[in-house]
Amino acid sequence: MGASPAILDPRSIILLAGVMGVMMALVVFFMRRSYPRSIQGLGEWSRAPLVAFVSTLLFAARGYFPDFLTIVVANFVLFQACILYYAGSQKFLFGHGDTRGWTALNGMLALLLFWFGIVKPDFEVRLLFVTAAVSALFFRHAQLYMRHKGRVFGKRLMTGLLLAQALVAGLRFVSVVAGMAGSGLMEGSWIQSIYISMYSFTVLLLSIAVILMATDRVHTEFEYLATRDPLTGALNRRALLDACHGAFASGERRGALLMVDLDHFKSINDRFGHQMGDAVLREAVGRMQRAVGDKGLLGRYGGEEFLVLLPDAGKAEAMEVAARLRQAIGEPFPSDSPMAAVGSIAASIGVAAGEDSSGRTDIDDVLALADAALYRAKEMGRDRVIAAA
Ligand SMILES: Nc1nc2c(ncn2[C@@H]2O[C@H](COP(=O)(O)OP(=O)(O)OP(=O)(O)O)[C@@H](O)[C@H]2O)c(=O)[nH]1
Repeated sequence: MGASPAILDPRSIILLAGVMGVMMALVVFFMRRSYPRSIQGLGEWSRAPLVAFVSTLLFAARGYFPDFLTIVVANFVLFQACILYYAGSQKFLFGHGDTRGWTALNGMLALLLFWFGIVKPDFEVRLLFVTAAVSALFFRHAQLYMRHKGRVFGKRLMTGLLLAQALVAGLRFVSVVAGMAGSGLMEGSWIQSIYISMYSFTVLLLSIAVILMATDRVHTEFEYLATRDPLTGALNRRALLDACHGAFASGERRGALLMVDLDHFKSINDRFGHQMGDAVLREAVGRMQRAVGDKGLLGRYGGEEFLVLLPDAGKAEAMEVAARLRQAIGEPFPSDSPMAAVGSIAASIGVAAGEDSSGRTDIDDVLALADAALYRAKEMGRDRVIAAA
């Protein structure tokens, strides 16, 4: 073996990495079965450590099995495992991916390794090619996460690991250029030990990062489902009322509520069918969301009735927003829209602000005031904005 004493025996590290990989693959595999199908990438991520395990068996057999298997095939399989991790990330982040370019590169790498492993064996040149390819793939992989917004811990761990792996492979490349390649894979030098140990940690920590990211995604999806109206995507009644309670919790006199009710909605269902009614509801919500913008929150209060919370608005600003909402809802449907036959719709809006409330502001007070104002708007002929008395 090498001149310096073995710090860690590379063969043991390699096997240990493989076994850890298999355990993590099992964890991810079973986790995948209980996760919704919308969480993509788990299939690739559970296969990747298994593929890496096959490569570790081949690497560990260096000196026992033919070089073709322990050099050419082992490296090919290991790089395929790295590509699978990358494919998992592409699917997880974007829902689709393409790794054909990397697989083609792996094919070329295999040819080079065949030449410099079997025909004209040269450990240094092999190491140069392998470390360059690994470093490039891990860096590209890290870039996916660096470009994808999100401050979740799992994503940060993933980015850090990928960059660290790219860096270690890059440094190993530099060490070869600097004439410190060493004599072979199983050499126990510190530089080779670090290079190989990094793989073991990466296999383990990558799976942990994957589990953290997937769990966070499930949490976000469930939270979304629990707070949204499934038809329109607006907040549901409970989520909006929670927000209202928060906004008016401390007797706050700032803030306003708009109670919006679409006019004669029943006749749309009666004339054009329930599906058309659903489409009109979705369109109305889209228009309201755009009109409210980031000034407030829109929720479906029930049927064709919606509630808008403007936490920072006074009465005057709330009246302006209500006028904009009414106008946006009343815009005729374009002639090429599926709702063109409906022509246009209208809405009645009741507006109440914290300042309207007598004494200490209470959400129930403001709601009752907005509801009463809406009732008056309907009574006065609909298609109008009425402020609480
Ligand atoms: N298509 C569809 N219709 C709904 C939905 N939720 C409630 N509705 C309908 O909305 C209509 C509400 O009718 P009404 O309460 O009489 O009110 P309106 O016809 O809008 O009349 P005014 O409010 O008095 O102007 C009913 O026909 C409900 O069936 C929904 O999710 N989809």
